[in-house]
Amino acid sequence: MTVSKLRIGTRASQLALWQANWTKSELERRYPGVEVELVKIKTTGDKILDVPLAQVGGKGLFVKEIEEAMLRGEIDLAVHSMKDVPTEFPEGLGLVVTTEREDPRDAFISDGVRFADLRPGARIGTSALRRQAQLLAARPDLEMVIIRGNVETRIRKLKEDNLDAVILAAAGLNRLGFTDVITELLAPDFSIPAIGQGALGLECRLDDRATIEAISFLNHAPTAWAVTAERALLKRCEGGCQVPIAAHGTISGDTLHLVGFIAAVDGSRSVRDTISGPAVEAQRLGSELAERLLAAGGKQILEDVYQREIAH
Ligand SMILES: NCc1[nH]cc(CCC(=O)O)c1CC(=O)O
Repeated sequence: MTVSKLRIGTRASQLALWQANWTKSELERRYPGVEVELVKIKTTGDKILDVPLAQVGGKGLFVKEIEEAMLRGEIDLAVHSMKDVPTEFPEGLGLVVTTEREDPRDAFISDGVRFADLRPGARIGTSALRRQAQLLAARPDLEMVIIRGNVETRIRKLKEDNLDAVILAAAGLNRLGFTDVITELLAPDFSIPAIGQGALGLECRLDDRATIEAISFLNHAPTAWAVTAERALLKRCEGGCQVPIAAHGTISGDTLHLVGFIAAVDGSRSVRDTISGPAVEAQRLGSELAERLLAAGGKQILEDVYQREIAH
């Protein structure tokens, strides 16, 4: 291993800093003599806080500025939440590591009421069209309220915005020590997680052999296969980080099981299917499941959401 220093690019949110510091600690433990430094970078997604992300548009809202710093040689690797990483990378950059997944489930936070016992017309805070679509499919009477901001801000909005519940990723809550505010963990087959939810992605320059060699030990192959299949499905559906598409892969032995879901934002129409096969064929399995979902009505649903055609 020939690096003497590694500069990690990260957003400055509490969760992003926790994830970057975890990576720093793992690298320092593995390479005691190497200097590891965090470089905080503000992204578009961090600057625009008063607008639902689906209205901001564009891709890479939480990664673009970090990738630009990497291309300028100012950082050596970036630590991202995989769910925030677009399916395509700028020329010369790529995903080298997918870390072992934290709990991928969505967490339901209320004053003690469970989802099944919510009052008619209950007000639910979430920042994800995916969560909104799945909950409305089950309970069309719910009032979905878009909430933005970091993890702590969104927990606070339960009281501040007089909501009956808020939905966040368990992974972010667990990492930041907020596990005890969780009322209920939603079953992954009821609220299918976001593509890549719970996994971290380490991105670097593809010609930087020394950095690639230094960080590869952090890759967790089963999570990498699952996330590869999920992202292949998202790519074929031409989705970004704010679309009503969900997919979740699990590995048992050498077999990958993938569930995929496409829905109208109000949950009124949806298609869901599963596929299983060799984990090493993750990319093909994800693309194949996407084709099945699109053919089963998903193409029309997404064209209505995108207001444009999806390629055949
Ligand atoms: N941009 C939101 C975001 N990106 C990653 C996580 C959670 C951590 C993870 O999925 O690894 C969250 C918070 C949430 O969805 O509640």
